Amino acid sequence: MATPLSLSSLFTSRLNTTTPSSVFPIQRRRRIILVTSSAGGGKPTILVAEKLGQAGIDLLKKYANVDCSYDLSLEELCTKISLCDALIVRSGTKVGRDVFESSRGRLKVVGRAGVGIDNVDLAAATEYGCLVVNAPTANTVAAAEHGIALLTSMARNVAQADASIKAGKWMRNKYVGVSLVGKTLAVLGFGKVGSEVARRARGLGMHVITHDPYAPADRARAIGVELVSFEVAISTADFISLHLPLTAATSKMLNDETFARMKKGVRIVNVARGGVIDEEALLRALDSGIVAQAALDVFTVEPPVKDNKLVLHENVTATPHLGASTMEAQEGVAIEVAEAVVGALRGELAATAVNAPMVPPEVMRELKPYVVLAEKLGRLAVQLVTGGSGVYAVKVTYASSRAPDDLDTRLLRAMVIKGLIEPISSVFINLVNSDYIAKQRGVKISEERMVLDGTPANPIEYITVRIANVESRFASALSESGEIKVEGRVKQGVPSLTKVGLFGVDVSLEGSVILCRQVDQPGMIGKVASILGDENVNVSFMSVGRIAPGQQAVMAIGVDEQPSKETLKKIEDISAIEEFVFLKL
Ligand SMILES: NC(=O)c1ccc[n+]([C@@H]2O[C@H](COP(=O)([O-])OP(=O)(O)OC[C@H]3O[C@@H](n4cnc5c(N)ncnc54)[C@H](O)[C@@H]3O)[C@@H](O)[C@H]2O)c1
Ligand SMILES: O=C(O)[C@H](O)COP(=O)(O)O
Repeated sequence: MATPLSLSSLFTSRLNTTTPSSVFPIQRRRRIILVTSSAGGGKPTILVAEKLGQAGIDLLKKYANVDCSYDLSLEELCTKISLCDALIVRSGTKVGRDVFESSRGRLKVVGRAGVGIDNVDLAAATEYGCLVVNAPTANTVAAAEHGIALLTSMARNVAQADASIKAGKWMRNKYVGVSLVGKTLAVLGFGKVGSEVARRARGLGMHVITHDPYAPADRARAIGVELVSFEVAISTADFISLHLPLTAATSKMLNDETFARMKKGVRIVNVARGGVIDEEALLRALDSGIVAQAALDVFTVEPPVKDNKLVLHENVTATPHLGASTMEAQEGVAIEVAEAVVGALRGELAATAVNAPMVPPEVMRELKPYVVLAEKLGRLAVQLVTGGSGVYAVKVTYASSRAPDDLDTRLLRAMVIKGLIEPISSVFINLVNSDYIAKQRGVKISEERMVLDGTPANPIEYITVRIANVESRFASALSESGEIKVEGRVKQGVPSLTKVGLFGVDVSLEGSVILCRQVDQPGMIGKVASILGDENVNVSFMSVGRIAPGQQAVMAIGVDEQPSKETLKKIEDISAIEEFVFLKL
């Protein structure tokens, strides 16, 4: 497997700022989010708030200080979280907005050791730039097996008969069950667990139908399952098994109305999420006999309140959210989530990220210098805006000879946004929250692909960043249509500035840049170089771009250190220099 490329700048870098924050419209100042690799620069701290398989803990301990503290109250969690870089939970811990707020920006990743992320406030995580990763595959078989266990034990009254015999009774007539063979099972949600349940139920001789608007028909056909509408599924099934995520669309999907449309005597299995069923409606349906039996592993409130009528109902088989609880699944999810969390803390993008785009390592490796270029162009462009102008519209153009669908620009867009917004605010921007922050600030980012002729040796030839409808501190940075325009390329692996407004320049984007507009005349480079040399400021690059000999020219000077104010003033005071700006990268 290829080693994932570290993109720690996406998660960690912050530079000092010089541009006034009034550049952006509507500044709702957010709390400063400090993002450091760990407090004090040592090992990061990972809070494991629910029992996690030992293999996962061992893996975490190789990289971090691991604090295993279970059964924390919300208050205790909020107190601890400000000292933690990562948090790992199962389904029993609510990770709400208050947790992200209390972390004061230190929390960089939440790992969910399982599939369902309905206990994590994803919107708040994204807003706070916190990556959320889960372990989506390791407990699939366990959940499917538990679904089948509930289906078969419900049909044969195993739990009720067991309780009865333990109570000293011998009730053979009471616990006559129903057979599964030839019966119709409707699987609602044909994802990982649903399809494994379907496959097993086929093996039991059941006729399996499924409803899932997003599932491909050929996948269903391949295991002998028919994809049907929701209506057909619920009205023709003898058994219904739920395998949906809990979302706004699936919440209380089974309710009084839908129970009324089911076959009388239907049997329901739920190993998905309690909230998919209106539990009071289920109770009514059980009491009226519409639903003959239910087998429930999950509940709207977990654990359910004492004396919960559903749990105590004689036709209900209940288990305490055990779907993922096998030795094998718990070791599996522990390793899956530990690897994702450690990777994210190292600045890698996790393949199981829930609130960030997944970019394969080979794409990241190829885009790495362009990622740096994109951020620096954003950073340069925004520093060219006159304080007080509002930045509302930014256009990013990627010129490439690759086919339009052969270039993933999400990473680049995120970095342009990072470059644009971080220098003028206290907000930390990463791949997780970049689009959210841009939108929140009223900055519309549009992207354009320019397809060039030729062989695509490089993924991108050049990137242009334009800011429309603003005034510039450096008028020469304006294009013909009045936008601030900067353009850059990657030259021999080094991000370089190649155009400012209409002027072609050539300066590597390292350190800082001085831009001067001057009347083109001999000796200018020497004059500026000697002023900088007098102060021991190392010049890394100098380049002059002009429209025509003897006319105006733009000189771009790359410097390693920031010159003193006096030195900058001396350059500005050279009589041929008409405009001057110092930009930090
Ligand atoms: N009880 C447990 O311990 C346990 C264990 C694992 C998973 N789960 C739960 O099981 C559920 C399924 O997990 P999974 O890993 O199969 O997830 P998955 O994402 O692989 O599958 C979910 C499927 O539901 C479908 N779906 C979404 N909205 C739908 C709708 N409105 N109607 C019909 N189908 C819809 C999706 O298209 C997807 O195919 C989740 O809720 C998960 O949290 C519970
Ligand atoms: O969504 C899941 O992965 C399951 O519901 C398992 O939850 P658990 O980790 O709390 O057992």
